[in-house]
Amino acid sequence: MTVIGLTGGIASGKSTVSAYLKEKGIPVFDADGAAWEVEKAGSPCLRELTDAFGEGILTPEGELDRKEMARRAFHDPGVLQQLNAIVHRAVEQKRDGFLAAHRQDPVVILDAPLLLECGWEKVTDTVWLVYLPEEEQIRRAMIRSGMTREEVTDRIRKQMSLEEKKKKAQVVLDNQGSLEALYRQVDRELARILP
Ligand SMILES: CC(C)(COP(=O)(O)OP(=O)(O)OC[C@H]1O[C@@H](n2cnc3c(N)ncnc32)[C@H](O)[C@@H]1O)[C@@H](O)C(=O)NCCC(=O)NCCS
Ligand SMILES: Nc1ncnc2c1ncn2[C@@H]1O[C@H](COP(=O)(O)OP(=O)(O)OP(=O)(O)O)[C@@H](O)[C@H]1O
Repeated sequence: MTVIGLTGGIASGKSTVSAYLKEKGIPVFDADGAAWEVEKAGSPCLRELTDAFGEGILTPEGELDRKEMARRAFHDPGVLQQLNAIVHRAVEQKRDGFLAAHRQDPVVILDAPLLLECGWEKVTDTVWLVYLPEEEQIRRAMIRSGMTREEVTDRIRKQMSLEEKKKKAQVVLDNQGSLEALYRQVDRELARILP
């Protein structure tokens, strides 16, 4: 099994590449999605978060108030560190379950924005980076999620820069052009692994 670590930063295009690979039948582990799942109402992980930060991080329905959690985490390094320690442990367990379940598959994808920050390259055979210059990352993130420039840059500052990630990746997929141009790069790289 070849494990491809697919990474980038906020809005660099990881999900776009993942969706394309999924269409080709390749199993994808989505770390952001797994984090959402482990944080759902009533989960052990959400209980750990309320133990750490209080009920103020919950909505009236008992869900994680993501906007409030983000506001606290991206303004206080201590909160972010604690949040990461709780959530990443649970996400890593899910990742290991995914890898075990797909042992027979020729190729699998680990789609994770913080792959390199969290040392996940250790469980991959190759790292693919979806690259965008920071200004375009900010523009696409603002369009997509309605976040303000400040909210996006607060998050980018907590991530390893894409320039730094570029140096650590084996493959750089440049996403400044069209979707077709991106897909062509993916096809080329995939053909090297699955000739
Ligand atoms: C703070 C939270 C509640 C904000 O939720 P929100 O719905 O606004 O964002 P979402 O989870 O969809 O993430 C969007 C993007 O934000 C960035 N981001 C998220 N968490 C982090 C983090 N801990 N450090 C740096 N960037 C992050 C990533 O680029 C991610 O793709 C949430 O991001 C969270 O619980 N983060 C901790 C878990 C985590 O690190 N997830 C990322 C991969 S495991
Ligand atoms: N080549 C492209 N041209 C124009 N828009 C693009 C291109 N690639 C992706 N996008 C758009 O940019 C936004 C971010 O892409 P995507 O969701 O794939 O990024 P991501 O890296 O998964 O982001 P995040 O981890 O923050 O969720 C989306 O709205 C997507 O449709």
